[in-house]
Amino acid sequence: MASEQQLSAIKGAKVLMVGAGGIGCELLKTLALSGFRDIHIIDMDTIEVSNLNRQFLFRQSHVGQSKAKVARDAVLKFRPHISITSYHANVKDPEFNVDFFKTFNVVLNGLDNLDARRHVNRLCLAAGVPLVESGTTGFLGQVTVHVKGRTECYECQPKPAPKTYPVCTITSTPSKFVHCVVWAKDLLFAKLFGAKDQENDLNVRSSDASSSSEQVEDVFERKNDEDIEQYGRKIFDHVFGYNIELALSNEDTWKNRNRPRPIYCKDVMPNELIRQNGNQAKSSAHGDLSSVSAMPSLGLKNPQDLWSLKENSAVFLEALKLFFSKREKEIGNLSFDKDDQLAVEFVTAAANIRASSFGIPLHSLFEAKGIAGNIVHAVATTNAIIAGLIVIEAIKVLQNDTKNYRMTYCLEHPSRKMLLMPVEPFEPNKSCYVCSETPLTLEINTHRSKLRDLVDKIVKAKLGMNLPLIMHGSALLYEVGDDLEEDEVANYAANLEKVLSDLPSPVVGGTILTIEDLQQELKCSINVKHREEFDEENEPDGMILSGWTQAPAVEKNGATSVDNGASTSGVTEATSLAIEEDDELQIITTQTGKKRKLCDAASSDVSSVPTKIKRKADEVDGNSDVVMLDEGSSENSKKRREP
Ligand SMILES: Nc1ncnc2c1ncn2[C@@H]1O[C@H](COP(=O)(O)OP(=O)(O)OP(=O)(O)O)[C@@H](O)[C@H]1O
Ligand SMILES: [Zn+2]
Repeated sequence: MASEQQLSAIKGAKVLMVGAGGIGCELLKTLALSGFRDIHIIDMDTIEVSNLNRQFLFRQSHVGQSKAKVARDAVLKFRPHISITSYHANVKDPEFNVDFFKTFNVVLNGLDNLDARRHVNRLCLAAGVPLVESGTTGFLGQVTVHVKGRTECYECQPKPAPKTYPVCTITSTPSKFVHCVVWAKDLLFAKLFGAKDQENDLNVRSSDASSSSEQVEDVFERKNDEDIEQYGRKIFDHVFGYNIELALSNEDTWKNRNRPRPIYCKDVMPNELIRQNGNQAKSSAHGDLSSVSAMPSLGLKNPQDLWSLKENSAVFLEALKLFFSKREKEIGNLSFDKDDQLAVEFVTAAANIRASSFGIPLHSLFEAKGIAGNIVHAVATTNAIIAGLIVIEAIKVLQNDTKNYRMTYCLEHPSRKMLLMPVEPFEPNKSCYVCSETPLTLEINTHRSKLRDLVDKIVKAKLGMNLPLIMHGSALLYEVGDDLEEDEVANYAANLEKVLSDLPSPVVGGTILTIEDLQQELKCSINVKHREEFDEENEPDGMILSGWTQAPAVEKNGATSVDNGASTSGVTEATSLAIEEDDELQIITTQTGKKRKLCDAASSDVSSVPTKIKRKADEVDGNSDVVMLDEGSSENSKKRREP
């Protein structure tokens, strides 16, 4: 039960919620039931059938409608007298600027991607509004509090980079099923159905690269009158047969590896069988293109079944045929989508055929879909727990109860009977380029890299800027915005194509660039260092940004890595919860390897923390093997160790 003071803070608060998905639905319901009266929700999405199992404000009849609006209407049904304002929009839209953010007492995130989270973090910093951030991945979840100047901001710790694989492992020497899935999805699917002009290292590398690349062009381009079935078999033979033969000719590659086996269509699927399958394929589409599927016509029903090589080959050919016959208009614009049944079937089949060639165990469509779509199945209970914790932190923030702010981690397995781990927040990181003004360093070949490379690979991809402006001293090198004159637009477009040292105000070693985002009101400086060479394999961008570096994904036996899940409701911190056996818990930040201090019941008042956590926090007190303390620090709010 909330106290009088809490109730008055709740009643007077104007709250912005971003995201009305898994966490957002729970959060809106909990906010309304806790007495909040003025809630604004932004969500850019519409409701999908797959949301209904856990987003309880939505029903079958709402599919296709705005999440923000339907969530509002559903809650108003049981709390008709409160004010809920919905925006069916992207939080990055210019209308949601710093002035808009300033009108709120607290912002609560229920997002599922890094990009939007970083954007909201910056607007909250610029507007001086506290942010309660959250994320869940399966059974894991966390809630963190970010108050400018008092606690670290969302970006004080670099986020772990999504798992990537060396190019040659994917193109030439796969050893795990995931390598085959990445190949099928990012190379083969993209080559056949994605943008035509993309460069794509699809061929298995060979010493004979020049002759093979010529052939690639011919093979993948379907001629106007070419029979789809023949085309499919040609692609099959090329990627699973010819390319493997080519790779085998490079003896050095296979000295210490198992040699792959070339697979040709005729060996797995006699011609009659292909024709037979082709004839059966008619009934697989029912008007709705997203339901086009190769499986029914091949008699394959259960997505959890393991298909034989022959079945995979049949699915491969059938799916390819269906793309070209039923979804021809989309070809050239498709990118892999885990909710696109035909795409999942194609990728599963292609990955399995490749796996078979390399002696890697095959997987079911269900498993392949999980790997390809980076899916960790959402758990409704975790979302509900996290939503409750967000509200608890929001109330503390509204009361300015700084000493009781907690970051709380929800674990999969109790550790010493604790499932919820409250942790004291850090102070801001003095070298964070977002909330302090620490300059970054960029190593780049200033005679080879163009301004476009800098904008795409650094300013947008790494710094997450939305409307960037780049200055060298007082010279403006690049800017975007609706209010630019035509000649300015042309001038900046020309600059993009110039190498850095040829710009009107040359960017060379020693140059200090100022990069600013006017919407996010974020400004940072970059010290440029010229470097001649970069390692293609390990430094594929051809430039290195430091001062702010992506933390490596933590891999540890038995450890649960809680990453930033760009495509799930991803837990939001660069933190891994390393749980060893059942009685030792460490919360380790991946950048510094630094351990966070679990909430110490003796040194802080946990009265506003739910009884469950309080009891468990009490149990922690005195268990030195559980509490991993920061060395030499006994204050409430822990200071970050300087790197
Ligand atoms: N830039 C953004 N602006 C507004 N809303 C956003 C933005 N980015 C993400 N969201 C919203 O955040 C919500 C996140 O919810 P959730 O993680 O449950 O994902 P979902 O899309 O509902 O489900 P799933 O991804 O599992 O299919 C989504 O409703 C999504 O529309
Ligand atoms: Zn910061």
